[in-house]
Amino acid sequence: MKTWLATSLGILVAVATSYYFRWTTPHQFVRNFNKSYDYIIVGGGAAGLVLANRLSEDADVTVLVLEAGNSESDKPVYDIPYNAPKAQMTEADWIYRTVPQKHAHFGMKDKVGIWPQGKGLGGSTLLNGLAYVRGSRHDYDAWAANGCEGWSYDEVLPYFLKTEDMRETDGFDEEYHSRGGPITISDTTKSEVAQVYLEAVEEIGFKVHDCNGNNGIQDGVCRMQAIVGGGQRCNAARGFLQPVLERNNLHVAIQSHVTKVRIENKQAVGVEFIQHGRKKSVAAKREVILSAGSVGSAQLLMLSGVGPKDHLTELGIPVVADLPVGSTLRDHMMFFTKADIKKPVSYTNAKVFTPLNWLKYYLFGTGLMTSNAALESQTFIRTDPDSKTPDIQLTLVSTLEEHGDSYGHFNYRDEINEALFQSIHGLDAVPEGFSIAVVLIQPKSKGSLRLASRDPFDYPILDPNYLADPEDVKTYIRGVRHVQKLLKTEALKKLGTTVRTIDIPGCREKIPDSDEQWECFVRHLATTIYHPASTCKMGPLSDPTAVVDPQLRVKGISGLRVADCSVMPNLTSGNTMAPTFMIAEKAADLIRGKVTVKPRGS
Ligand SMILES: Cc1cc2nc3c(=O)[nH]c(=O)nc-3n(C[C@H](O)[C@H](O)[C@H](O)COP(=O)(O)OP(=O)(O)OC[C@H]3O[C@@H](n4cnc5c(N)ncnc54)[C@H](O)[C@@H]3O)c2cc1C
Repeated sequence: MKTWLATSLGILVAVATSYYFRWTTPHQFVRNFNKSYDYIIVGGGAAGLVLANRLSEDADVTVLVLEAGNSESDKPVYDIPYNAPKAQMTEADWIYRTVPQKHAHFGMKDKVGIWPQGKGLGGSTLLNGLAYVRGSRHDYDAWAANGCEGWSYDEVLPYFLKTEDMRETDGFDEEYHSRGGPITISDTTKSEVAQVYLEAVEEIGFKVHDCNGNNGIQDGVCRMQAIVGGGQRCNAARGFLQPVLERNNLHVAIQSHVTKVRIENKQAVGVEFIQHGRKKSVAAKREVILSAGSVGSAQLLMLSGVGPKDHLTELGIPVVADLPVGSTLRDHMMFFTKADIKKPVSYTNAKVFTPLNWLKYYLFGTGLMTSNAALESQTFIRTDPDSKTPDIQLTLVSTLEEHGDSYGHFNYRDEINEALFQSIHGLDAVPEGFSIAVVLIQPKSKGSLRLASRDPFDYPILDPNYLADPEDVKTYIRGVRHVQKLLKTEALKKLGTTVRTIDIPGCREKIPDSDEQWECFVRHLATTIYHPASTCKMGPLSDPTAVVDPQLRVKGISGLRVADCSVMPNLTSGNTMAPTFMIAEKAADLIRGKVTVKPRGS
């Protein structure tokens, strides 16, 4: 009776607050457009909404955002940080697929990987893992050294700070954080697993520090910083759009799929799009800015005649500019190692989704549901001593149930699923334990994105070409050996830790624990960690692999920029959301022709 009452109360509060938390109503989105706008932003994702906010600060310009998806703000269930994996494979996800992989995905059906990417206002920040990671000083210094003037670590750091509203006071490198920006960042580390894990990493010689501080030197282990404010996901729409949606000079349209940038005499003059089944077009007085993500921006450029000449000609698309769009696709991969623990201190759904935790979440923004999917710590290591920067990131996931919500998304073959997850899902009592995601952060393998057809609604051909470079596998194996050391520490013994062995068809005949067997596991099981980048690479005009210049202008076309994750010259060391916010903050200054941040040290 008591449980029933508590559950009913929890549900009542949940329903009431879900209406309270809605911050948009359908009439706030435009269906009748001006003939022209100063700036047209294509894509209302992480980058697009930063630009919408910053460009519309100037009251004398008009700004339009066109987003293909919906306003997802009426689905507060996805704002629960613990629910992050549940938002995948929903209406808020494009659900792309890779082509069959030659060197990886041996455990997936037809060797095809599923690629979630966010669709709707907020883009991938609607469904991402919320981890806030900036990358290393070396990443940006290398961009600058390779001709991207203005993009060194010291020059971009103020733009990271501009986005941020750091809510914590302890354990952070204060000098490298700021308060008052649109995106709230909190420490979401909660479980005893995480506390002990930090000790374990220290035991093998790494220091606990703030991986987003320390002058951009990441090496070491840190607690999880996540885009969580008041216990809720602070997606890009909540942080950047909600506070400015009433501005008269800002129009935002949803369900508006842009099909082409209109380019006349090498000048972008507007866009065509389909809204609610009707073809429409608007003109740009100043610029069109593509922020449609690493897939969308590259696809749109090619549909508009900007791309590799041979490919466009083959599809009958008139070539406006012959540029290597989609030719340098890169992505990070993750591979899970797992351990069971005797002490019942990890997350399980039964412990997280209790009536009390629902109440705590909705009433106070506290409790276990505010953990971002049990992602609790990041470790950055150099497995290659000659590397200038970490090459492996270890993400602690303090549960064995993470696949309960997302294992179907990995597209593993049935017999692989059975071998990996039966012990979790076939038992009544879910085992206690944790996973460590080994992430390859400096992949050498490079893939491509190409159009499947001239139809803008056809998904492009996505070939990340994972693990094509044998060096990537070697790095992976060194990363796994590092985890093995970690799992043997005295600290982790306190939890009664035992390593879970992998036993999957296809790798059973290899010598147990040999490098050959680990290679087999990695080639079967490693999957995307959802960071496609570099499809519209930034570089100096002299760089034949670059699509945009360091001002993010598409080479040879005026009035057209790309500002999102796709412009990264190389993947940053870690998750890509924070760097994308930074890119868009800086892009806004480049477009407005003013510097809104104080240089470092001034
Ligand atoms: C499942 C998942 C988990 C992730 N976890 C993390 C994490 O924990 N931490 C982290 O740092 N990063 C994470 N990322 C990556 C991070 O979210 C992205 O790098 C970042 O959001 C990229 O921003 P963007 O602006 O380039 O693209 P997006 O945020 O994806 O936005 C692109 C927008 O453009 C829209 N669009 C596309 N085509 C068109 C078109 N033709 N017309 C109109 N609109 C269009 C899309 O619908 C989308 O809203 C994750 C990503 C995913 C998918």
